[in-house]
Amino acid sequence: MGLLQLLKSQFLCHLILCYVFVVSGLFINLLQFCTLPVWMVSKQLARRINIRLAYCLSSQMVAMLEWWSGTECTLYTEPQSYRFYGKENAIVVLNHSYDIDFLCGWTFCERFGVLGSSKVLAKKELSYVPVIGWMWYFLEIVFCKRKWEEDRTLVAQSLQKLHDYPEHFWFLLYCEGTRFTPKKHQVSMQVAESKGLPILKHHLLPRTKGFWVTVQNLRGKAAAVYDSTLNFQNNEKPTLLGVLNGEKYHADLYVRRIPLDLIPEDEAECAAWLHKLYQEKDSFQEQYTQTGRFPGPIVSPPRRLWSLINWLFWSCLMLYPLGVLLTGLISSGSMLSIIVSLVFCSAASVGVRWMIGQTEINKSSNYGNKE
Ligand SMILES: CCCCC/C=C\C/C=C\CCCCCCCC(=O)SCCNC(=O)CCNC(=O)[C@H](O)C(C)(C)COP(=O)(O)OP(=O)(O)OC[C@H]1O[C@@H](n2cnc3c(N)ncnc32)[C@H](O)[C@@H]1OP(=O)(O)O
Ligand SMILES: CCCCCCCCCCCCCCCCCC(=O)OC[C@@H](O)COP(=O)(O)O
Repeated sequence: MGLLQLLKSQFLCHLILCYVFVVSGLFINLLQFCTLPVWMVSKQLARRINIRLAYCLSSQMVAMLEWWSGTECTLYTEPQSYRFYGKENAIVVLNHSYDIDFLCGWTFCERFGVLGSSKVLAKKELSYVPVIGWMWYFLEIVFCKRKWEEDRTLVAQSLQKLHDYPEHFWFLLYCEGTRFTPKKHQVSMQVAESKGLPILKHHLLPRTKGFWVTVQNLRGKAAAVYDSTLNFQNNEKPTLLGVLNGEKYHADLYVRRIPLDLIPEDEAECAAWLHKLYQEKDSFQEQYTQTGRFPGPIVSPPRRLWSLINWLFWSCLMLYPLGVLLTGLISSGSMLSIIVSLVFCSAASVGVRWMIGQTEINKSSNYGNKE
């Protein structure tokens, strides 16, 4: 193991990274809160400010993936589709099988310049996660309870509000509704059988209602669906803790651009269309398992310096007061202050560990465990 790699795996480094992320995150949340009066004067200005503030936060995690762990993200797509990426609104449909699939998604958002404005249909529980969840509240992320009776109006209303959104955004939809586990796969395949649908090997059966309501409510605003299939080379099973440890992963993403006009308006036809899409995605995953690559040419955008510059900026801004505080603490020689600080640090570490736990599939919810 090289010296740099050894350094990256040290707990103290992780503490410093997490400190910068959480304290700058809370500061950004506070700035977002301060934009509330701006909403009353100019909604579009408040939105634009929030997009930039969200970028400051999400791109720190992207920088950790791209620059700290050095993870390589390769894009397979057709060049004629590539020219639209980042220049239009789109609905992104992605498989949900990895702890860090959302982070790989963010990386591509960053490279195409839509990171600050990117959105997702997320489970309500995530809105309570400090820093990221609170940031999403100001970013008009669409939350659902995964209870269709309540979601059908809530989700539609939130989507309608995006019609006058001032900048290009990608709206992420994990149609599987939950992360892939063998148990959830088994249950969802029972549902597939009972509906006379073909068995999927690499995906859960997609939930069609959220997709239909999203497509219907973003018609006229989003130009296309980006059908995205993610996998990792050499059977890697990436985790956020691994990324924090500086482990390098190799992500491959296959994206097909499908104009929104090609998607049926009728609910049943739209559901059938989505099931067919997942059968195709399943065949791409099978091809990847067999050959180690997706169809289509590789047209990868390079990582950008912006995420690194942003990360260095926040690190300097947050580490300076910490340095002053620690120096004062040590020179004061007060045992009580030192013990109180240690207890505070331990509690903060437990809090961050809980946040990282939100990304771990082995802590996935019970949703989808029974029909
Ligand atoms: C590559 C570029 C990437 C770009 C990235 C861009 C942006 C990034 C931005 C942010 C990144 C942050 C990431 C955060 C991630 C957080 C993601 C989540 O929280 S995922 C969970 C929430 N989202 C969803 O659930 C979306 C999908 N779900 C739906 O659409 C649902 O339909 C619903 C709207 C939520 C409603 O759910 P509900 O359970 O109430 O209803 P359903 O219609 O799903 O259920 C009834 C229906 O399903 C059948 N059924 C029953 N059991 C199962 C089963 N086990 N599997 C499948 N189907 C099942 C049942 O028979 C009913 O069928 P029918 O509809 O025919 O009646
Ligand atoms: C830059 C330095 C960073 C320091 C590290 C600090 C990391 C703290 C990060 C916390 C990030 C929290 C974001 C949570 C996003 C989780 C996305 C996700 O995958 O949600 C799961 C749902 O889709 C489905 O839920 P399940 O039904 O499977 O249950």
